Amino acid sequence: MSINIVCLPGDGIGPEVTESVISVLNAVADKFKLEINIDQQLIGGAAIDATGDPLPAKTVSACQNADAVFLGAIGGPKWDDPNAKVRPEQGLLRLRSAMGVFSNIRPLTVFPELVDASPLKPKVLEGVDFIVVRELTGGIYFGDKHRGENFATDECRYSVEEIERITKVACELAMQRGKKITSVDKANVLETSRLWREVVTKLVSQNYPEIKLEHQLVDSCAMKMIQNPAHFDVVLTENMFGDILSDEASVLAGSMGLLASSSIGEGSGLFEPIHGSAPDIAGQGIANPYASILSAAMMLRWLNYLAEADAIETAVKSSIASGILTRDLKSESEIKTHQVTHAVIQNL
Ligand SMILES: NC(=O)C1=CN([C@@H]2O[C@H](COP(=O)(O)OP(=O)(O)OC[C@H]3O[C@@H](n4cnc5c(N)ncnc54)[C@H](O)[C@@H]3O)[C@@H](O)[C@H]2O)C=CC1
Ligand SMILES: CC(C)CC(=O)C(=O)O
Ligand SMILES: [Mg+2]
Repeated sequence: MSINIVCLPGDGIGPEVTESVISVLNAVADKFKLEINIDQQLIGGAAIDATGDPLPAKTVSACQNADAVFLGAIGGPKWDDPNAKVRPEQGLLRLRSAMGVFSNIRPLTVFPELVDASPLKPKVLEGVDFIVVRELTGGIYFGDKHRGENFATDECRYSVEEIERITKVACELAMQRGKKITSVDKANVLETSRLWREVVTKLVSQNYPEIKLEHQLVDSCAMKMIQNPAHFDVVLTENMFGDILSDEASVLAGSMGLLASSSIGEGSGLFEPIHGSAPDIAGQGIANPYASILSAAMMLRWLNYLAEADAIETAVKSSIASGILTRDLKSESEIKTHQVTHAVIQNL
């Protein structure tokens, strides 16, 4: 049995957390007698520096021919000139579009040992377990952009079909969980949100009558996610709202360095931590690799390597329980990225 993975390390802490994932995958391959082939390709700022293009054609074709793709993170101050013709972020957006990965699943788990890592009271964190289902290839990130002399515009567009297919993903997940969906929009202001609400309501009532559906405006949802996060089960939302709400949700878990994600389309899977390239800590060897390692577990589960995925998740839990924590989770910690990697491999 062999699995062909394309790894895209990217920028900042991207290569640091990707190195960790590669070591864990190699250890899983040894333990389970699998062949995991890893092909590293360029994306983001690293690709701009090497080729002038944040997503070279070679990377796209490697990703399209792989069984799955793992991405570290892209971006950083080096490529942040507002007048630059190309930006690392364009590479990631183009990749998501080229792979057709329209559904971004971001689970939020609070590890009991990490309750103190969150600034919220332990009582607020009791029973918190939800999933953000974020539409990933539409909305304002992909609309036409225009810069005039004294103004700028970003178009936000959603089609019925785009809303329907992400709603189905949320419904299927909700049916395996608490059968509850909170659909998040800004229907009091945005036309795209009014369409979103209409399509979600119709699809759920016609096809999933067992699901309890509620609608919540994004601004008050941001508040409720901190005030009463245990309220949520499946949070269904559009691209930009999901991006923002999931970073907010990471505060419940204790760090951005804990939240994994999968981005799935028709037969394509891209797996990435939710965090960015963290330029403020890049190069110091202190990035938290758990989000990436857990994203690799999501990748193996999606590829139907269930025992292997379980083994990684159990190893992460054991490592966290034994206090192997980088300083984002424990302020005076001297634990480095490679020590976390080593602990996970030992616990496999
Ligand atoms: N998927 C991707 O590649 C993404 C890329 N970005 C890019 O990343 C760059 C930096 O963006 P920011 O807004 O600073 O967001 P960020 O997610 O990179 O960092 C936010 C904060 O969380 C911390 N953090 C993030 N991941 C961590 C980890 N694994 N371990 C420990 N601490 C961690 C950082 O040190 C920073 O203080 C930008 O260029 C942005 O465009 C941002 C989000 C996603
Ligand atoms: C860097 C952006 C393209 C997206 C982002 O922040 C994310 O997907 O979490
Ligand atoms: Mg983000």
